[in-house]
Amino acid sequence: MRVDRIRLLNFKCYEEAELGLERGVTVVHGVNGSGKSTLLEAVFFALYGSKALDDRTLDDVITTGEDESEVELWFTHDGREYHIERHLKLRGDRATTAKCVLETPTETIEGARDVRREVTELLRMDAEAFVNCAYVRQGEVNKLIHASPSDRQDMIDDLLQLGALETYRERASDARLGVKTVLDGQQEVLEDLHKQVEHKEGKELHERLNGLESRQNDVREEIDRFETQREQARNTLESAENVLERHAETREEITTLETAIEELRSKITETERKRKDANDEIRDLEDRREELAVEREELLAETDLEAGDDDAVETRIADLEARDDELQDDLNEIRVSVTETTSEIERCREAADELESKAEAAREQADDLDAKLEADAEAIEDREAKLEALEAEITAARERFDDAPIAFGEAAEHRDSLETEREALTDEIGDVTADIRTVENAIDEGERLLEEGKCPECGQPVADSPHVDVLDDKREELAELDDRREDLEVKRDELDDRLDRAEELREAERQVDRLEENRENIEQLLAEKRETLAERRDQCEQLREDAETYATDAEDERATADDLEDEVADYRAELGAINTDRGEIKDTLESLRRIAAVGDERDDLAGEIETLRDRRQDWQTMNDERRETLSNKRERKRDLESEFDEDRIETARNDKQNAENYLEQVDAKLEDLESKHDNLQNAIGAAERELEELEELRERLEGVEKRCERLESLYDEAETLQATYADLRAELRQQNVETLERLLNETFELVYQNDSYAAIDLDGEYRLTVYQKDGETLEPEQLSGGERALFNLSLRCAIYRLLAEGVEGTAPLPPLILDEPTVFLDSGHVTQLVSLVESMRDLGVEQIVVVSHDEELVGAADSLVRIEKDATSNRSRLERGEPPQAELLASD
Ligand SMILES: Nc1ncnc2c1ncn2[C@@H]1O[C@H](COP(=O)(O)OP(=O)(O)OP(=O)(O)O)[C@@H](O)[C@H]1O
Ligand SMILES: [Zn+2]
Repeated sequence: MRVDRIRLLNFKCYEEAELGLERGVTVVHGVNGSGKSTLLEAVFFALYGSKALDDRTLDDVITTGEDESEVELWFTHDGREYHIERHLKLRGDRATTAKCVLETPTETIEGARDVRREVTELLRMDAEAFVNCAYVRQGEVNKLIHASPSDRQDMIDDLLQLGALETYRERASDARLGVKTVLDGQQEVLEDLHKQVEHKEGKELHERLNGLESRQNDVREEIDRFETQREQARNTLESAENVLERHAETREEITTLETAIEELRSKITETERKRKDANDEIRDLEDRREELAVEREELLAETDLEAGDDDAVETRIADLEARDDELQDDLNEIRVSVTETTSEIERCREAADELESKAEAAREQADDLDAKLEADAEAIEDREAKLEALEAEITAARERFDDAPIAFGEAAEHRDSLETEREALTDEIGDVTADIRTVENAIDEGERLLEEGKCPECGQPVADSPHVDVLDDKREELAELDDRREDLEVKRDELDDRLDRAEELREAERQVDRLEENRENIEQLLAEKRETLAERRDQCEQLREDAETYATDAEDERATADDLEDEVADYRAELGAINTDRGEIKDTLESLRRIAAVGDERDDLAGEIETLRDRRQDWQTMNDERRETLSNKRERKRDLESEFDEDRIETARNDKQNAENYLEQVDAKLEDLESKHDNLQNAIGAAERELEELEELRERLEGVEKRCERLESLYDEAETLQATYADLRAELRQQNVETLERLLNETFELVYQNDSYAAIDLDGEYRLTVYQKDGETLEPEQLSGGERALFNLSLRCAIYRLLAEGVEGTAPLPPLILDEPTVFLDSGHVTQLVSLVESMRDLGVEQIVVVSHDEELVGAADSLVRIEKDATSNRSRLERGEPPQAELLASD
């Protein structure tokens, strides 16, 4: 087997690292704490998982601060390739295996336990065997030598898988002891059973049973004898009791008969009395019947019936009742008519009342209208007077135009033209006044200038006054203007007068308009009033006519009511007549019904009399029968009395007493015998049971004897097996020891060829003895530290080879892994170690991995791996080195 490649992720001091390993010797070097041991541990862990961690736990291998870790290992074994992958996960503060897979060329195995089992099988080593031979951990170089012989024996036995044989031998021993315990128990049981059987056999059970049975037969016979006698006594008692019973019964019957006789006699007397009473009653009833016959004759005489028989009476009653019914119907009819007519009368009178009140109302309404008509006529007169006055006013207003310059209706236009004229005139006066003022100013200026001697017109000094006449012209012009204004002002005053007049006329026109409108209104109102008046007159007339009609109608209604009143009187007379007739019929019916009732009663009485006679006859018969019975019972009584016999009774009494006494005694005796019999029966039962028990005991005894035999043979087998395992182990160990001794001497010779040691002896208890060349012997502990280390390595290598070559034939050897094996070695011994390593390679160990600083070892390596630790990240790094060279070693 050899490791091809390993990959780590967050494994202890490695963050991410991958390393391929070659065949041959690989030396791993680096400073302390750089992670060399960790790399070897990783290989071990990849193969065996938690079993590779001793007392540490999974979380120790996960890099501090990380929560997952991965290890992958690729290896070749027996020409086939394998791959193991393990993932660890931190959950809380505990790590678990999240993934564990082993891929083999044929299958994929999952789960830590199955993977480990498969690896153990492949390498033929479990984890413990692996660290005891293939992987020599730091500081464990001397492990095997330092162990006590028995520990060493265990260790090596386990390595050689002889430990299992010891376990089997112990198991066989346990089994043997177990069988022994059971066997001892069974033998005790067997002894006990023997004792029980002997004890029971000593009791002579069969003889006892026979004696008991013959005694029981004797008792049985005696019981039979007493039972026969008891039966006889019982018979005697029975017949005596029968006689006494019969006697008692007879007496009882006589008493019963006496009572019956007495009863019969009193019943006969009673019935006779009843017969007499009935006879009296019949007589009374006949008297009553006679009285009723007389009454009927008298009543019949009062009627006009010729034949006085019941049928004629019934027929007459029926006729009269029919007649009465007819009358009743008539009566009802008339009553209905009376009611109807009476209500008709009432209706007529109410109608008359209503009509009269309507007439009254119409008249009152007409009177009211008359009053209104008068008022209307007055109002019309007033209006007519008003109209006349208005007419006069209008005429007066119009007359004012007679001497006017204009016609009626032109006043407004006229006034407007006058106003226009006046405005023009006023403007003209304004113009003239302005001219006058201008001229006056010019005159004043001229006079002032003139006084100063200047031209009044141009202001130039005037010496020779060429301009004076201009002033005069101005004065003339002013006078003309004044005149003109005066004229204009007169005209304006005139115009003002004419305007006033025009205004007056305009006012007259307006007045006429208003008055005429007023007149029109009044005329219209007047027309309306007149129309209303005419209407009211018609209405009034109509109302008076209506009143007349209502009054006439009312009178008619009253006349009708009076007529009906007469009719009702007639009806009432008729009613009286009918009631009288019905009264007579009622009386007649009453006496007729009495006649019928009397007839019925007489018939009833006849029936009653008949019944009584029959009953008397029945009683007669009954009493005859009773007398017959009575005489029978008397005879029977006499017979019974004659049967009575005192001697017989006395004998019976004595017999009974004797029998009872005997029975009492015999029962006690029999009881006694029965209990004796039962006791004997019980004793017999007990004896029989004991016999059965004896039989059972014998059967059990036989069974236990057989079991003991089987157990004994089992015990022998276990003993043999135990011995066999012990022999087998001794034999195998002897074989192994011989091989081991040979291999050990071979390797030892390789290492100590030139030294003073000759050979090593390994005995059956794995005791080691070293022979010096001079024949002296040494304990391994007596060797120097370095020698011990080499010696131990030799021993391990020997075991390693033995295991690999094995009992089952050669298997590919796993890599030999040595962690710091040179610690105790000086350079000479290192040389020996180198030759040991090389010899191992020659022996066919494909791969050897050594952690060491030693130059010589490094020099012997086929390849180098250098490990460095990054000072800042504190993570380890792997580096492949070239085959050893001086420079590399110098730098180490
Ligand atoms: N779980 C972990 N996480 C991180 N670092 C760890 C963990 N466990 C151990 N280490 C560190 O790994 C480093 C490597 O230790 P290792 O024993 O492999 O070193 P070495 O090279 O064999 O040293 P020496 O030459 O002294 O034997 C140590 O410094 C240790 O502190
Ligand atoms: Zn002038």
